[in-house]
Amino acid sequence: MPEASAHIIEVLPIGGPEKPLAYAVPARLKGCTAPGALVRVPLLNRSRLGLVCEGLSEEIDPARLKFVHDALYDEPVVSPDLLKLALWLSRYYAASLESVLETIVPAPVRAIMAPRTTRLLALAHTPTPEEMDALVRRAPRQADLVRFLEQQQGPVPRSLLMSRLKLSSPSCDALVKKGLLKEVVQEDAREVYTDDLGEEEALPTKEVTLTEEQAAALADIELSLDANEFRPHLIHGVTGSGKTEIYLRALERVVDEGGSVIFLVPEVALTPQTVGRLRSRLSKRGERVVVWHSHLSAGERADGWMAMARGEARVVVGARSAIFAPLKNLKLIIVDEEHEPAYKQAESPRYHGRDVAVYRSMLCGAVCLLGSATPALESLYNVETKSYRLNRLSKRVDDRQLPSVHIVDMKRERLSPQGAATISSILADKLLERFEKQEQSILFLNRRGYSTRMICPDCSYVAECPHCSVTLTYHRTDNRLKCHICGYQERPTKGCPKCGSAKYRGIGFGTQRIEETVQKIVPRARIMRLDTDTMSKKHLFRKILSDFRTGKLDILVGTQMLAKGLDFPNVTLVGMVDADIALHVPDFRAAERTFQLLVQVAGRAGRGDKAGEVVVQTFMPHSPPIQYARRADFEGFLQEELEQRREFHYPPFRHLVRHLFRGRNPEKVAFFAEQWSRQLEERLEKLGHNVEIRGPVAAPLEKIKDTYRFHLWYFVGNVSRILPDIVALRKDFPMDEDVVDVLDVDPVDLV
Ligand SMILES: Nc1ncnc2c1ncn2[C@@H]1O[C@H](COP(=O)(O)OP(=O)(O)OP(=O)(O)O)[C@@H](O)[C@H]1O
Ligand SMILES: [Zn+2]
Ligand SMILES: [Zn+2]
Repeated sequence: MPEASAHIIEVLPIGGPEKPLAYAVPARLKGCTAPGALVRVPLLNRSRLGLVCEGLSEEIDPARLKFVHDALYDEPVVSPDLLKLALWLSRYYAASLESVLETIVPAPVRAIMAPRTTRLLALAHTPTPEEMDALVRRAPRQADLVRFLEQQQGPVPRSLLMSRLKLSSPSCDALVKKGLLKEVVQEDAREVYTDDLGEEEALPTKEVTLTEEQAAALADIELSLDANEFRPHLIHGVTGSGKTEIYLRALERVVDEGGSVIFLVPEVALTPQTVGRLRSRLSKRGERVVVWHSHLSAGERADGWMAMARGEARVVVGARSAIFAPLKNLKLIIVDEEHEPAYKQAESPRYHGRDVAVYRSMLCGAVCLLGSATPALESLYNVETKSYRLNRLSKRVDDRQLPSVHIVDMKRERLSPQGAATISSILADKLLERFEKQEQSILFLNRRGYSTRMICPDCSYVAECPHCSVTLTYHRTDNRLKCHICGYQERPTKGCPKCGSAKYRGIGFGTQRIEETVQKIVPRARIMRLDTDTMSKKHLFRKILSDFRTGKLDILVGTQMLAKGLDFPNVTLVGMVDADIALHVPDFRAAERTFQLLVQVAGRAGRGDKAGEVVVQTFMPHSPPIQYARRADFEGFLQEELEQRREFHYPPFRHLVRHLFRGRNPEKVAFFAEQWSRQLEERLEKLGHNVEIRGPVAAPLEKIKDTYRFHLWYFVGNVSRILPDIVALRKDFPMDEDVVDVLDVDPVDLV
C-alpha cells in the first residue's frame, strides 16, 4: 500500500478510458517517470502501456492507488509539445486518443521492454590486395560487402547488410570463416551505427550564389528565426526558382545554432534528389539525418526515433508522419510541396501533415516554411487571414525561361489522318525532333494500364468489377482485366461475355498503350514507363530514374507521381497526354488540381541551359484551369477560383467534414445515414450551431469491395467549436452494428 508521501503521477493509458489516471511510483522507478515517459500500468487486470502526463487534476487518496509496473526507458521520450499536439489532434480530427498515441509513438518504440541484442559485422583486418583479388573473382558479392565495410566507421548490423547488399546468411558466415570479418554481439546496439548507408543518390552539391529573390526570401526567414517565435512563411516560387536551396540554407543555420529541424516531403521514395542534397550537406557537418519512411524495419525505426528523443539526431526528413518526430529544441519545420494531397492520412487519425506542422510550430515557437510552385488555396488564404508571411520567387534561377505551352484541341485531332489519336501530330513531331537532337522528353498520363475499359458495341456490355462500382482496366503486360480499387483481376474473354460479339474490345488508353504508341512514333528511342506498376519494384524505380539522368533513356512515360520535384536538366519537352482527367473527378478541387498538375508538370521542362516546351492535349481547351495554366497566370486563376468557392461555401471559406456511412446492405446504410442527419440537424439547431448539412447521398464511388457507401457533408466555420458536439451526439446515436461511420475533417478524398 503506497504511503501518503508516495510519489504520485498521472498516466494516460493507451487504449484506456481516454483520460489520465493516477498511479503511485515504486522507489525503484523514481527518476524514470517524468512527464513524457512511457510506463506500464495495471488497468482492469491487464498491464497497459501509458504515457506520463503533467499535473494532477484532483485530490487523490494515495492509499487507493496502484503501482506503476515498469518504465520502458529511463528518461521521458515524448516531449511536452508532442503531448499537447496529441490531445489537439485527437480533438480536431475526431480520432481516438489511442490511435493518435499509436501514431506518435511508433510500434517498435512501444514494444521495447528489455535490452535487445543485435548481431553486427565488422572487418577483422584490412584485406590484402591478394585477398581482395581472390574475392572479386570467386565471390563478387562478398567483395562488395568487404568494400562497403571498409567505408564504414565501425560494425554494422548484419541484418541491415544482408538486406541492403542482397546477401545471404551463408555468404556472411563464409567471410567470417575466412577470417575477413568478425561478428560482434551487442546489447542495445542503438548507438553503434547510423542508418546513413547512402541509399539515396549522393548528389554533388555545387556552391551556388543566391539569386536576388532567394536572398531576399532567406533574409526574411532569418528575421523570423532571430525572433525565435512561431511564424509561418509561405514560399511561393515558380518551378525551378530554387526553393530547395532556401530550405537547405535555413536548415543549416538552425542546425549550426543547435536547433532541430523537421523536413517534410510528400513521399520519400519520390524525392530521392531532395533527400540526397540534404544528406550531402549535413554529412559534411557530421550531422546525422534520420530518414523516416514506410520501408524502415522495426529496428531502424526504433533506432532513428530514440536517436531523436535523446537529442543525438537533430534533423529528420520524411513523409507526413515525420511531423511527430520527438526532436528536442525544435526550431524549424519545412513542408515542401505543401499543396500535395499526399500529406493527408487516409486512416485514423485522418490528419493533414501540413496543418499539423503549422500547429506544432505554434506549440514550439518554431518557424514553419510551407513551399510550393502551386500553393493550396487554403494556404494562400491564410496569408491574408492569419498573416502568414509570403515570400515570392517569380523567376527561375540563372534567368532560365519558363517553358512555352501549346494547347492541342483533341476534338480537331480526331479528324487527322492518324485516326483516334492518343498522341497528336504536333506532339509526335516534337518527340521525334527531340530524339534527333538528343534531348529528353517526359510524357504524363495519370492512368495506368493499357485501355481504360472493355466494351461491346453490339449490346453495350461494359466489363465492371464484381465488387466495386468501377470498370475494369485492361493490362496488356499480363493480359488481365484489373480493378484499380480492390485489385480484383480476371482474364478477358475473347468475345463479349453477354452476347458473344467478336467486336468486344478495349477503348481508351493508359500508360502501357502510350508507351507502345510512342515506340512506333520514335522506333529507335529508348523508352521506359514509370507508374505504380513499376513502382512496386523499388530498385527498378531507382534504376529508371538514374538511367534517365545519365542519358541512357530518351523518353519517360509516367503517371503524375513523376511530377514531384524532379530536376532533369536535359528534359526540353513535356507532354500532358490527357489534361482532362483531373477535371472530371467529382471534387470541388478539380479545377485547382488540374491547374496545379499542369503547372507542376510543365515545370519539369527546360531546367537546364536549353529552353523547354510543353504540349497539353485536351478536349476542353477553353476551361479556365487550362487557360490560366497556359499563361502561368496564378493570380487570375486564384481570383476566379476563390469567387466560386466563396459562393458555394467551400474551403477556404468553410471547413468541410465528410461523414461516411458504409455497410453491406445499401438500404440499411441509407436509412441510418438519413436518421442520423435528421437528428443531427435538430440538435445542432438547439445548440445554436450554424452548420450547413448536405446529403446524405450515395458517394461517387458507391461500392468498394462489396461495401456500399453514403455520405453527409458538414460545412463548418470553426471545427474545434462544433466537432466535439457532433462527436458527443454520435456517441448517443443508436447505430446498427452492420453500419460503420467515419468522420473525416478537412478531407482531400471526396469519392
Ligand atoms: N542561386 C542559384 N544559382 C544557380 N543554381 C541554383 C541556384 N539555386 C538553386 N539552383 C539550382 O537550380 C535547380 C533548381 O533549384 P531547386 O530544385 O531548389 O528549385 P525548386 O524551386 O525547389 O524547384 P521545383 O519546385 O520545381 O521542384 C537545382 O539544380 C539547384 O541546384
Ligand atoms: Zn455484347
Ligand atoms: Zn474492385
